[in-house]
Amino acid sequence: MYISTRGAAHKLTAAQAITQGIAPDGGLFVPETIPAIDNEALAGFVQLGYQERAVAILRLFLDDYSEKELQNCVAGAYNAEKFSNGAIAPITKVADNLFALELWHGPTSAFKDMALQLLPRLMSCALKKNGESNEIVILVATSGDTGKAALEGFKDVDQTNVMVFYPEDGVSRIQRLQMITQEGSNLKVIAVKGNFDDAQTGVKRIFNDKALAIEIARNNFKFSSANSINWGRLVPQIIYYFSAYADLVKNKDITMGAAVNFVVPTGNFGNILAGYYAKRMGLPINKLICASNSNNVLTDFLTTGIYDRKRQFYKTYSPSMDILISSNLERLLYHISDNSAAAVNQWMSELNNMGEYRVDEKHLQAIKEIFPAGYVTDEDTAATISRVFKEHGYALDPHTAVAWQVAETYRLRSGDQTPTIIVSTASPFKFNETVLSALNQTESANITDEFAALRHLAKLINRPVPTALAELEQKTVRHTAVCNKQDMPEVVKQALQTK
Ligand SMILES: N[C@@H](CCOP(=O)(O)O)C(=O)O
Repeated sequence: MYISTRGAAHKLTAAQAITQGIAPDGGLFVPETIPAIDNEALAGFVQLGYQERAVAILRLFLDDYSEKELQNCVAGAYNAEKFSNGAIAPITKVADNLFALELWHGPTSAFKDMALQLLPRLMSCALKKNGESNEIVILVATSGDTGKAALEGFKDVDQTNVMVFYPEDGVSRIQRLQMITQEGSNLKVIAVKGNFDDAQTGVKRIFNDKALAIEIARNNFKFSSANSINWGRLVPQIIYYFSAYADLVKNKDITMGAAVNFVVPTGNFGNILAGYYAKRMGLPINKLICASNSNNVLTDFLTTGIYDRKRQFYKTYSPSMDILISSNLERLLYHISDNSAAAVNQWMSELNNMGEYRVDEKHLQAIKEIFPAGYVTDEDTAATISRVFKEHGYALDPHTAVAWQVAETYRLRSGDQTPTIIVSTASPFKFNETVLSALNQTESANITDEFAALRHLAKLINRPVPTALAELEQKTVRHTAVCNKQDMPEVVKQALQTK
């Protein structure tokens, strides 16, 4: 069963928690108990493919779904039509004891596909199970990747409508193009005059607006989320931690039972939190290293215990991580405080009212034990892209470059030589401008526009341009709406009235 981190909501089944998205008390749903995986089951993963590994993890959390339902959802999500690499989430050895877990072979070239190809299927199944007759209105705040992946995953899915809010000037050119050209009869994309935090706060306000919920219910609509605040977004992300481990054993890079580190570039703390659940379940993870850009609110929190969002917001080369309010930290705080909803309420109310909170020394030590952290400036991000390409012939996107640099700094500082997996969250093509400039390629006469840039990068790094990105050149722009952050509720209301 699923309970809220704030303690005041009813217990729900997984299907109910997935449909609701966020708890009515403003908290996030978490599993009442975290299931364990024994060594034998883990050893069994080595011979399994990604789909079977996925079902094995999902059945532990989604125990109200039948085996057949899970198999169907997984088969529809992770297949050769959707993913350009047969392994789905392949792992590449880039240097000694250093591996990249490539999560960007899906339809939108970012790790969000790993969850957002599955969530719509879990959601549709949940709607049937719950006998839900309302249309679900999925509100999404995005700093670039979640939005496109949600649009692609939910496009034309029955009984669902998606509204994506992105920061007008806060995403890469390709990310923007991907969203504004999106086809599908149930989708809306709106640029917000503000940053990602404004969009996310706006969406959360709408979720907590009881009067609005009643108003839309009259027309048979109900809100939900496709951000990682929804448990159905988070649980699929646990799978790839197990899968990566099993692949390292299979390739004889480690022996079964050996510890590994993961380095995760993260802004909303969802990706790294999925790794935390994997660790709690029994996956031999030594450290989960949290990598940030100059919006280093997480680095500061994980090293000092003070979460202070009252700071300058930077637009960086890694825009998907340009975030100062990390939603999923709430789930970590709940687990670290031995499931204390009272403590979480206190911290979250301080964050809302004062813009900061501080955890005590005991909690800080528990957090530090698992989560070393570091951050990287844009200058160093570009230098890392360049250096890694020169030394290893491997092209990193800026988010993965942040993780790479944090991994190297951590190794030097700590002397920890545990085999390390860098969670590679996006294809370099999605951020071609930054990557080409880091590789000193922007002067080339051939680079006349975005698509020439994609082709130039393809030649340079010897990889094909992902088909869906190349096809953007022929697409029509369909979404041009822009709104002020305070007008988001009105935009939602109007969109639902015209349906
Ligand atoms: N980095 C994200 C921001 C939203 O995070 P999510 O994991 O909660 O969906 C993005 O690219 O949109």
